[in-house]
Amino acid sequence: MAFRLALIGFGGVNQGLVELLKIKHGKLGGLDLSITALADLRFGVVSNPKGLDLDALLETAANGFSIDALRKDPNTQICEEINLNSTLELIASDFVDVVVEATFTDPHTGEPALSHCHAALKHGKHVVTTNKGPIALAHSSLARLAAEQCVQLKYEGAVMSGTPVIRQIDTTLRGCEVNGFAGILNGTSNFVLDRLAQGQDFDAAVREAQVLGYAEANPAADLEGADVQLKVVILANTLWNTGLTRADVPCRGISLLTSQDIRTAQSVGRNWKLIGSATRHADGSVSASVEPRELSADHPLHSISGVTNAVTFDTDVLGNVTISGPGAGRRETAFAILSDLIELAEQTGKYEVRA
Ligand SMILES: NC(=O)C1=CN([C@@H]2O[C@H](COP(=O)(O)OP(=O)(O)OC[C@H]3O[C@@H](n4cnc5c(N)ncnc54)[C@H](OP(=O)(O)O)[C@@H]3O)[C@@H](O)[C@H]2O)C=CC1
Ligand SMILES: N[C@@H](CCO)C(=O)O
Repeated sequence: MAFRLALIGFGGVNQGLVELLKIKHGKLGGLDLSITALADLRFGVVSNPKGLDLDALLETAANGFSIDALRKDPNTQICEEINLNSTLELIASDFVDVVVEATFTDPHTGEPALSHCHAALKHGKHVVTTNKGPIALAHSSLARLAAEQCVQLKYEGAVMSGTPVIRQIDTTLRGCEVNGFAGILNGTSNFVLDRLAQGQDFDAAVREAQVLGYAEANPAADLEGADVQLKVVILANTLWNTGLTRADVPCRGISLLTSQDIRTAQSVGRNWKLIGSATRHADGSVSASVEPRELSADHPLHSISGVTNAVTFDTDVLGNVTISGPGAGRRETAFAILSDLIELAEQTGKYEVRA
């Protein structure tokens, strides 16, 4: 089974994917992944139906997005002008099977990612995305379009990076009723809270999270809770399909917490955490929130530290089930894309990929 990928956005996550493809080359059973198209604001629209060279792609990123390395292959087409139309044209190309959308998340409109995903599905391309905007704001219409076009829409990386959560809902947790969840769903804010507890300055901690590739393009989304709000909407709608929207999720972030608040809590064995949660009530309605909570030492999320995230599902059969792992990171998030591609290959190729 071969997939020809179009990478839309070539920031940390999609660069992480190229690195992973190099490492995993030949280790994915019968799955052959090539990158035939690439679009990024920093260098334009690039294509090669025979497949772009992975080393040249990484060299491009390493050299400040100078495209000299890509020019070496005469089969590579490069257009340095990029706009929505040229990107949509690239997405529609007949040498693209799967569109991997990893531009920035816009929590208000979901754009331009929403247009990229919509166009891809409309042209019969599968979509794999880590972008929370389109999934939180328009999952049901995108999923309907995917079903009409007989293609798949996958978004494992949109919640808790490479840590498997979305797929658990669809697979291993099937048969359980999930009545609610509470989670630490943002790596940057959890990382910053830890740094504050260690006495570091707030702005320095945010800068460190940016350098490490955890933060959103606008880190206010991490710190003021909008990123968690989107993830709560995505998880709740994946679980219950009740059409929860951002407006239904009251949201407060961590920016008003002081180092003093954090140290006072610690002195009595408690920790402040930014918690996203949702509960389904007996009448089918869902209530949800994002807020800092002071957790006692016996709480399952009390000791989740740094960029690690965790979510506890409240289930009818198993009681509490907690999943924990990386909540952000370039390669960690790229792994979610890889795992979506492997599942896609299994579903569409009707054979098992031994990865
Ligand atoms: N990093 C992480 O740990 C995680 C990230 N995500 C999500 O994955 C996505 C990608 O994250 P990440 O790689 O870290 O983000 P980056 O900001 O590193 O990369 C995004 C890239 O997309 C480019 N871009 C922006 N607009 C367009 C456009 N219209 N067309 C083409 N390219 C565009 C940006 O260019 P420019 O810089 O010039 O704007 C940038 O190079 C985001 O939506 C993020 O929320 C999800 C889980 C974890
Ligand atoms: N900025 C996000 C990336 C993962 O969605 C975080 O820090 O959790």
